[in-house]
Amino acid sequence: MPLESLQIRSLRCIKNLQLQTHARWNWLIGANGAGKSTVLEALHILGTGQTWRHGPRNLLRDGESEYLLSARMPDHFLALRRRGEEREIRYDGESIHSAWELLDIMPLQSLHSENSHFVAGSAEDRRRIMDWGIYYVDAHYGQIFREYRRALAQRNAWLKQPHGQSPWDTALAEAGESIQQRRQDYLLRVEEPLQKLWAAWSGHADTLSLHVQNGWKEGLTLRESLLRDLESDREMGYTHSGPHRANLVFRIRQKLALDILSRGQLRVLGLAYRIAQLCLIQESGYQLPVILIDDFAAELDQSARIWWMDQLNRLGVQVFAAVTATDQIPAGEAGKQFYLAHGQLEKEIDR
Ligand SMILES: Nc1ncnc2c1ncn2[C@@H]1O[C@H](COP(=O)(O)OP(=O)(O)OP(=O)(O)O)[C@@H](O)[C@H]1O
Repeated sequence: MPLESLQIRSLRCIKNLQLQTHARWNWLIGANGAGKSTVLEALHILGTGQTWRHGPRNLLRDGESEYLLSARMPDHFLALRRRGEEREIRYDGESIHSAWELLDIMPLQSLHSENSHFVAGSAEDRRRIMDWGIYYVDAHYGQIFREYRRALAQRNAWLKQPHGQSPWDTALAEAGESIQQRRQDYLLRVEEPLQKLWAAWSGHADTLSLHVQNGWKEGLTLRESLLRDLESDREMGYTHSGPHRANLVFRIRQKLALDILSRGQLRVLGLAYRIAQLCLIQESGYQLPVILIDDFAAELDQSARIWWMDQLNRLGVQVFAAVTATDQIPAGEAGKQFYLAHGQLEKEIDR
């Protein structure tokens, strides 16, 4: 569901900004510090309830006491207000109590400084993006994932007890094994569109494969691993084994993609993986997410930019993409260009 407009009040450098958005391409153009990432971050907070930054969270504009974000979609209105630790989210006037609901209200996929180096980035980011994709094509995944998270939190709290067997291992192992199986099934499905995309971009039909290392010792069940690790888990105060420690690995011709591709090629491979996930969401008939791209041009040559833009055009998604100059935008597609400076809209061009 494309956004029709976005309003941001008191977020970082933005005092008050309103954008009438385009159903396809929305280019945010401006010098360093102009406020482009702040717009993307506002969308990310609206769609997930959280910031994408792992670092400082000084999101509130200096001197203000609360920030307010809202987006209009066809027939719907989503708003989020944050004051200190208090957060209020409303959808068509009704309160939203769990950020999980936002996954269905405003699906979005973000590519930002923290996660854009997907293949060469952190295992946590790869897991998060893989799980995000599974959520939209496997109707039971969200529920199992939440059960796992709950059992994990309870086991971690229980580890403070000095003796005894964990009462949470059965629930944790059942949900954990199911997550691992579903991830494997999903990656088999992603491989097909991914191989096609990669072959078309790289020009040769490399054998590309995806593997998920399960996050516990090979050859053991998760339950066996939990029993085996109990003493060290107690010492460390957290659970070592489980799908929360899994890793998604890319191989080309049986070798680790990380070892044989250049940085730019790795970035394209990560983008191709995300496009393949979108293809599966489209096949499942679920609404496609809004795509947020911080620094669209980073590490990509002109042909890779055009390839990426073509893929997103083929899917027909709504995109918000930041660039520092207009020459980084491949020519030709309909969309709006928003020129930002000091957190304000200076000019808007509709093509
Ligand atoms: N709490 C705050 N109050 C006011 N201004 C802030 C606050 N936090 C950050 N800023 C300012 O907001 C600006 C950051 O904007 P943003 O990160 O959106 O820029 P950008 O256009 O994405 O830049 P770049 O191209 O460098 O990534 C900086 O100028 C920063 O000093």
